[in-house]
Amino acid sequence: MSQAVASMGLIVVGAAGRMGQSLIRTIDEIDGVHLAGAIERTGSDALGRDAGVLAGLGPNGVTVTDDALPVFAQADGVLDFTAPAASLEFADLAAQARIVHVIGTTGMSESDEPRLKAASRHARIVKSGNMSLGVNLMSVLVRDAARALAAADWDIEVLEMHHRHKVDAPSGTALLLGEAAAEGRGIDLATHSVRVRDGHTGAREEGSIGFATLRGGSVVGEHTVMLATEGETIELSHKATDRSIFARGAVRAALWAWPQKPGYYSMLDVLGLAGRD
Ligand SMILES: NC(=O)C1=CN([C@@H]2O[C@H](COP(=O)(O)OP(=O)(O)OC[C@H]3O[C@@H](n4cnc5c(N)ncnc54)[C@H](OP(=O)(O)O)[C@@H]3O)[C@@H](O)[C@H]2O)C=CC1
Ligand SMILES: O=C(O)C1=N[C@H](C(=O)O)C[C@H](O)C1
Repeated sequence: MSQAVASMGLIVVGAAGRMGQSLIRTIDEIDGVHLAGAIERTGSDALGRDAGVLAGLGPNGVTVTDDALPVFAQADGVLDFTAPAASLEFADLAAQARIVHVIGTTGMSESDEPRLKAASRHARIVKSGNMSLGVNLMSVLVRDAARALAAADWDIEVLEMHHRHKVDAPSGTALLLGEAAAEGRGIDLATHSVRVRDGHTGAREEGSIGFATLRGGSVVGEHTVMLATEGETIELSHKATDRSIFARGAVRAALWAWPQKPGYYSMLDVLGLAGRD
């Protein structure tokens, strides 16, 4: 006798955005999930539109709304690629509704962490600066390379390029990769990073981790970590050519988190890459 398998109802917040539309299309393609709501900010032109049509699919009967509370109360999870202030509010709502909250929003600050941690006492939060399998695997490789190469001899630099619309820098992924390098080195990234260079900077500070940012055109996301010493350089690179890699990662994170206890998780937990030494 066949048994019905429950489908996870997912809300997309920021439904009209680049990632929001990709998420709506991805939910439509994946078995075991369905679109339970589509939220946009008050004043958005997308309010009242059919979410499927907005994302380039046929009509799906889900109307974009700015009234999040009743939608959260009826769903199992929320996929959130919006803006820092919005993600904090959605975390509070996800905690209230005791659902899964997948946060891809970047540009959040250290001072936002206590509020997210508090929300994760009731919500199952998965947060990552990059939801792709490739970048998360690369972060493990970066950590291991940084661990293997002595700080005094090998300099670490993180280079990223994104489309012209991106509003935060360095990218969430660049910071995630910088954190992985710092972990490998056994140092604190905040006190060892050089995020901008301009003018007469003096020679490179030994043991620091440098960041460089490029913006232009429609580049989805490109990241390179360079480990450079006298006479040789190692480069670890990832190129995203389609936003669906992030959307598929987000849905995978939601399905993984659904049966978990409330808590604060990362994509490394989802992919089984956490704590691999
Ligand atoms: N972790 C990952 O793997 C990835 C993370 N990102 C991150 O996701 C975020 C979004 O990126 P992207 O889709 O390109 O950006 P967009 O600007 O295209 O989309 C963001 C959407 O969120 C909406 N929004 C803002 N505030 C609210 C609110 N309070 N309630 C509901 N909706 C709101 C915006 O509306 P409006 O434009 O009207 O303000 C917009 O439609 C960025 O932080 C980006 O860095 C992106 C790709 C992958
Ligand atoms: O804004 C984007 O587009 C992206 N943002 C994320 C980041 O800040 O790293 C992930 C991806 O690179 C695309």
